[in-house]
Amino acid sequence: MSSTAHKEKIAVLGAGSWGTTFAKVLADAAAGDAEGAPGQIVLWARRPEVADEISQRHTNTTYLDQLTLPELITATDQLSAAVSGAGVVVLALPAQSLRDHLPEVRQALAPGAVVVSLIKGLERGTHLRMSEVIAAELGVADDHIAVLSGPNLAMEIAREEPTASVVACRDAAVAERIAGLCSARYFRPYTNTDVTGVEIAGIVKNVIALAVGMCDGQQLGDNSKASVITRGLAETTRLAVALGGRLETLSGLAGLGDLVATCASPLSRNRSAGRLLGQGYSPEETAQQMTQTAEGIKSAGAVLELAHQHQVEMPITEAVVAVLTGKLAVENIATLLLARELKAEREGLTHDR
Ligand SMILES: NC(=O)C1=CN([C@@H]2O[C@H](COP(=O)(O)OP(=O)(O)OC[C@H]3O[C@@H](n4cnc5c(N)ncnc54)[C@H](O)[C@@H]3O)[C@@H](O)[C@H]2O)C=CC1
Ligand SMILES: O=C(CO)COP(=O)(O)O
Repeated sequence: MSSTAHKEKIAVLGAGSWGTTFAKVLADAAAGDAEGAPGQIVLWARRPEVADEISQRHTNTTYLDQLTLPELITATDQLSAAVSGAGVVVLALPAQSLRDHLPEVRQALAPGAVVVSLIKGLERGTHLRMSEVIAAELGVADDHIAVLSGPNLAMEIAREEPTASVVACRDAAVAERIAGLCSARYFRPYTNTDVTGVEIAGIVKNVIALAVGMCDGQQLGDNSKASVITRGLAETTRLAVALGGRLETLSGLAGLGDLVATCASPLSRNRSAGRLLGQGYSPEETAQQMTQTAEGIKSAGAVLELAHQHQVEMPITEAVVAVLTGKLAVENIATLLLARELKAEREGLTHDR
């Protein structure tokens, strides 16, 4: 019998930049932890040629250049084969396509499996967070659904540059178990039970990064961008708190940490998309130029609708949506991004203002 035969299998669905990188984190964590380590890490790639490349050459050149992946990682283009028998199923697909795949996941899901979302988007039409979509489609209880979010630019992590992150689950013991599975030399997960706050932080920072990118494209300086980041955090906090999230989550790694990383980094797809918009490309031209997922483009409208439902003011999100829908010329964004009636700085951090 192989020494790994009794060990857990982890499935990672989505072999894009983050799914592949996170599989590497899990494998590197396993290499440093002989006891509780998984015996198999199986990536599901939609395209068979990507799955073949990962299994045979241990690379995923479409997303991670020539980086060599640990041999513990294998890949398949058969979703049910990836999910079947896995004790942990990690989801790293674009937000708007997740629901389409969940019926097949449900068919193959092992009883008691924990489902972990890495996704930073809000579903259009329903305004549901990914943990809510997962609960509805898989019929899994909240204490078996976790989310992971933080300042986690995939390419930096793939190069093993150290970072921290947050694993949130309503059940603290489940969050700790998932944190244990992904705790690697260069990846430090903290735990939290505030799933709503962690998810909202990850979703809205993409919209704020679009705004910062627009400022960049308009050649505005660091004062403007720092102002947008800071007021962006304030409006994200208002929404999170209105939905039941905790204030302190937003000043942590999943909130401030991820916002700063995304808005500052040339690696961010959302900031890059915003920059193109700021340079005057149309939303359609911008979408054509993006080869990877920039969730903020699709989530922004849904975030604004959710905010309206809860009477939360989100002026930066509103300005981003106005540019994306062609209602605002990007040259006018600078004044609108920070346009609100005069008030004290601390006012407006919670939804009842
Ligand atoms: N790349 C990063 O640095 C990070 C990304 N995330 C989040 O992870 C999620 C996934 O993003 P990435 O891996 O970066 O995106 P990506 O664009 O690099 O890869 C997306 C993957 O999903 C697949 N895909 C696209 N449409 C699909 C569909 N309709 N059905 C099934 N598969 C489909 C693609 O083939 C690809 O394998 C997003 O929500 C993103 O916000 C979170 C943290 C870091
Ligand atoms: O979520 C991320 C960093 O934490 C990645 O940001 P982008 O999707 O903008 O590249």
